[in-house]
This record gives sequence, structure tokens and C-alpha cells, in this order.
Amino acid sequence: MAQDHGSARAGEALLQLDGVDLGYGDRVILPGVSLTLHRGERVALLGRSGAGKSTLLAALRERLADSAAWCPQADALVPSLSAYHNIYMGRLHAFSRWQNLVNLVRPRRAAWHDISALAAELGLAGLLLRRVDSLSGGQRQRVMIGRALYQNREVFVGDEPVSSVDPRQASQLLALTEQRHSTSVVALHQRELALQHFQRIIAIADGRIVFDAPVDTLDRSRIDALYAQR
Ligand SMILES: Nc1ncnc2c1ncn2[C@@H]1O[C@H](COP(=O)(O)OP(=O)(O)OP(=O)(O)O)[C@@H](O)[C@H]1O
Repeated sequence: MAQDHGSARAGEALLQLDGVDLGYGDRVILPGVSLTLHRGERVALLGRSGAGKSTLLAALRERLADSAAWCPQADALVPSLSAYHNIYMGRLHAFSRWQNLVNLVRPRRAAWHDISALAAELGLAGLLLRRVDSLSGGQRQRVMIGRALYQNREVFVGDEPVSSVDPRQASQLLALTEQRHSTSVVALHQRELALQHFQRIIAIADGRIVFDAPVDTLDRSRIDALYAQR
């Protein structure tokens, strides 16, 4: 089930960009971006490597602030800590400093219970006490997704969250994020997943949004053209 976020109404605008230049310091990567994200939408960002997907995600996250359950690329994990502790970090903000300190030495019962249940859904059962640097790339991605889901926030924002798993597993993991988040914005490289799991595709190329359209109005060739050799 998607989480209940108070009196949230599907279709409401969650954020709006109106001709905003996005980039890093003085370096503009995506000039004049205009878009609106609505509650209840599932949006995939597509584009070649370096096109600007992460740049757009950063701008959306900044504006969504505490509404965003952020799932960065898996190298954002702490390698020397366990899968359990990496997932727990998703909710450090919700507990006292003392609780977090105690948990580092010995997992707190309630947190262990919740994270074990989540791990079972993610296919991480039995791996929670393993250091993250002893896990496979796909397992690390599951931990990263677990951390984001454990944040318990309204909008799932993912930067290539399923790039290291096979298509069937990727589909299962995206389905899990959908159960818990009615709104999502996810950068992907897998076109098929974008078509299967998302309602709207924002495509980025050459420093601009080349289309932003509902999936059911898109011709497959427009998506393929994004990845054509130049
Ligand atoms: N911190 C930064 N400072 C300056 N430029 C950056 C920074 N991060 C990324 N860039 C540049 O911004 C452009 C867009 O990068 P971005 O990471 O948004 O692309 P992407 O579509 O997410 O790529 P990928 O699929 O490889 O993750 C690239 O030219 C990149 O070199």
C-alpha cells in the first residue's frame, strides 16, 4: 500500500519550475527548465549518460525537501557498516542522538523488526549483518533502495536505482517502491522499465528537455532516438 501522507490529494502540484537555470555554481547544465510535478505521478527521466538527469533530480530534491525519499546511486552507502545500519540511516532524523548511538552498538528492537521486514521484501533476508563492502552490486542497490523506503517520505526520488540488477528483479524492485510511494521521479537507463512502470517520461538531451509527455502518447522511436549514436 502507498503510504498515507495526511490530507494529500492526487493531482495537486507538488512543485513547479518556471524557466529555471539548473547547474552547479556558475555552470548552467539545463537552462530555462519549466515543469510541474503532480502528486500521484510516476515520472521517468531518460537520457544518455551526462545528459543532466542527476542535475534535474538534484533540483527536484531541493524543492521537495523533507517530502523526498532520496535513493542516490549505490556508492552513497557506508562500505564499512552493515546493510542494517545503512538502511537505518534513512531515519536517523526521526530518532534521538542517544537512540542512534545505542543502535550503532546493538540494533534497537523496533528498528530491527521494521528493517528485517523490509529486507525480506527486498530480497536481503540473511544479509542484514553483512558489511556493505562484502555485498554484490545488485545487493548494494537493494540496500540503497531499503534506505530510501525506510525514510518513510512521500515522493520516491531515485537516481538509477535498479541499474545493477536484471530486468525481472528491476521490475520487482520498482513495484516495491510503487507500493510505498504513489509519487515517484526516477532516472533510468532501461527504456523498457520506463515504459512499463511510469506514466510520464521526461527526456533530456543536449542540455534541454527534448520531450515531457505521457507514456501512452509516445512513439517508441522518439525514445530510441535519445540513445542513437551521434
Ligand atoms: N558537481 C558538478 N559540478 C559541475 N558539473 C557537474 C557536476 N555534476 C555533474 N556535472 C556535469 O553536469 C552534466 C550533467 O551531469 P549529470 O550527472 O546530471 O548527468 P546524468 O544524465 O545524470 O548522467 P549519468 O547517467 O551518467 O548519471 C555533465 O556534463 C557533468 O559533467
